[in-house]
Amino acid sequence: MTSTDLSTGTGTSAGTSPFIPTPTTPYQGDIARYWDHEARPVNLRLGDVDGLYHHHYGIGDVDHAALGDTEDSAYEKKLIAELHRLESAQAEVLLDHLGAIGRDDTLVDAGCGRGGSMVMAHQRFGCKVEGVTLSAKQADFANRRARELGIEDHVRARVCNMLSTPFETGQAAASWNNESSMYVDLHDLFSEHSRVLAVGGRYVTITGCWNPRYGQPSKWVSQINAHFECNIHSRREYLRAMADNRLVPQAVIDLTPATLPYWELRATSPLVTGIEEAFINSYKDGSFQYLLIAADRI
Ligand SMILES: C[S@@+](CC[C@H](N)C(=O)[O-])C[C@H]1O[C@@H](n2cnc3c(N)ncnc32)[C@H](O)[C@@H]1O
Ligand SMILES: CC(C)=CCC/C(C)=C/COP(=O)(O)OP(=O)(O)O
Ligand SMILES: [Mg+2]
Repeated sequence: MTSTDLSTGTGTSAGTSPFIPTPTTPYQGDIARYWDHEARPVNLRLGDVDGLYHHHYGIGDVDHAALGDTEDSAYEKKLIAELHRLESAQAEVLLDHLGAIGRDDTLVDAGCGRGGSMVMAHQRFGCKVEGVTLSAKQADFANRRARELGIEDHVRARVCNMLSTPFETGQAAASWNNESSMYVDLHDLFSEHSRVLAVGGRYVTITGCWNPRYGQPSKWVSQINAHFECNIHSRREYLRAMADNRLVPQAVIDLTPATLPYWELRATSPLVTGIEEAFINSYKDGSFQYLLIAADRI
């Protein structure tokens, strides 16, 4: 059994994942508990397709030919495979923006979830990947997958606050947040990435952010915050907090049009969770954007 009390910062992990005792807040304790108890079919059944378990959304056009006829008895299986393909395509695009990574490099995945992106990064670059998550269950899951794949000496998840990591200053060639930056203060987050990254290293985030052009967070954005107990930041906050922490954007890509097909397909699936309408409506009314930002550590 694993017991980790992140609400007090005095946790212990009887699981296999090393616990790094760093200061945590009551909020972070809530988030640790949230992810320790998460077991949604929309995540587990998609991960079961090929063993890459993601907690992020998808991008790209739906392959209707691969889906075939909705009346077909195999349609549900094909639908799950297609949603999973789009989620893995999202992670591939994030990795595309990490720059030239060598086998001897170390990458940091801040808020690594069950580790799908870490495995993909190692498989692509042959490098070491260090992940941190607040959830002991997620870290154990990610480390178990790494052992099953025989890559545990290259891919490791730890229970740790991403705002205060055990990594050495300048240790990482690149680092990222894949849909995990809406749980933290952005100045604190980018200060820590900036510390851990080598000068000339690359930081990438894919995130949902509210659009300052809309004015304030819309009711749909508030609904997404309540659903996930997170705090979605504005696009402006990202760019300002990066500028304040020696992270200079090289690419800012609006992935909103690319993620809508994923959501529209997901809304037709038996795996809906009830949050689909909020994403679709906020992307369509312009109040919310799905953004990739790649920045150089100068
Ligand atoms: C939506 S999931 C994304 C997981 C992963 N990046 C992916 O793409 O599959 C959010 C993750 O952020 C992590 N997280 C949130 N706040 C954190 C913090 N302060 N320190 C470390 N991890 C955190 C959660 O534990 C969870 O693993
Ligand atoms: C873009 C935004 C605002 C993301 C919020 C963070 C989040 C919960 C991402 C998906 O996790 P998940 O894969 O566990 O969620 P779901 O169960 O909905 O697939
Ligand atoms: Mg999901």
